Amino acid sequence: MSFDVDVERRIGNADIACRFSAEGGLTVLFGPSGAGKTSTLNMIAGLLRPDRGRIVVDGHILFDSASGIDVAVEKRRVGYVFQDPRLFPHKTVAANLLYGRRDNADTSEFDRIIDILGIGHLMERWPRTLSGGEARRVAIGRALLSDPAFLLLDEPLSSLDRPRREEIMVLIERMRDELGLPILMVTHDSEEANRLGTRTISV
Ligand SMILES: Nc1ncnc2c1ncn2[C@@H]1O[C@H](COP(=O)(O)OP(=O)(O)OP(=O)(O)O)[C@@H](O)[C@H]1O
Repeated sequence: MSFDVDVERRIGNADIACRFSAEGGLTVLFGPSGAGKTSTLNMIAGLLRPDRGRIVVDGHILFDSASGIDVAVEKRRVGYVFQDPRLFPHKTVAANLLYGRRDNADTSEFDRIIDILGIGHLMERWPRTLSGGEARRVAIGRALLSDPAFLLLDEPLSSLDRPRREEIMVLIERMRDELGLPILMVTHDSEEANRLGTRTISV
């Protein structure tokens, strides 16, 4: 249950540099807009190649510029919840959830995740009919059902009203405490960082 990250990347005029080691629980990447939080998540996910550095999750080297290792995004087993939910608009909630689910996944795990997320009643709905909080929960479910080795959450509480925010916070606390996956979450809200983070890394 650990992240060991040391990456650098130039994007446009910005020099992004992020370095941290974190054991277990939920690690918050905290910092102002434009500091490079999303870019760091993208580098860990394999969507953005660092100019230099090393990314190790749970002892698995995902990227190492010194030895030329760069594991393909689909082999990194990352559950990535983007800032906007990015559900497939032409697929029902059930089809969105089943997308990317591994073939030998057992149904009890599916049921458990649906239960934790409280989205069983939404299965036949289309993404455009979901509220912001519901869409966010489905996006989290889709990420969890892909059997990830770790989770990346990019501002999972942004643009939600207070009751919906509270709902998703409780959910993230349950994921942190019950799933046993390393979680890296981006926020620029100190209340979220204090409540959810096992530790906070300032970017
Ligand atoms: N495609 C791009 N072209 C040029 N500059 C970019 C590009 N993508 C990101 N940047 C710059 O890289 C820096 C880091 O952006 P990034 O989105 O990682 O920051 P962030 O900390 O996640 O910000 P926010 O909290 O606003 O989402 C910013 O200065 C941004 O303007």
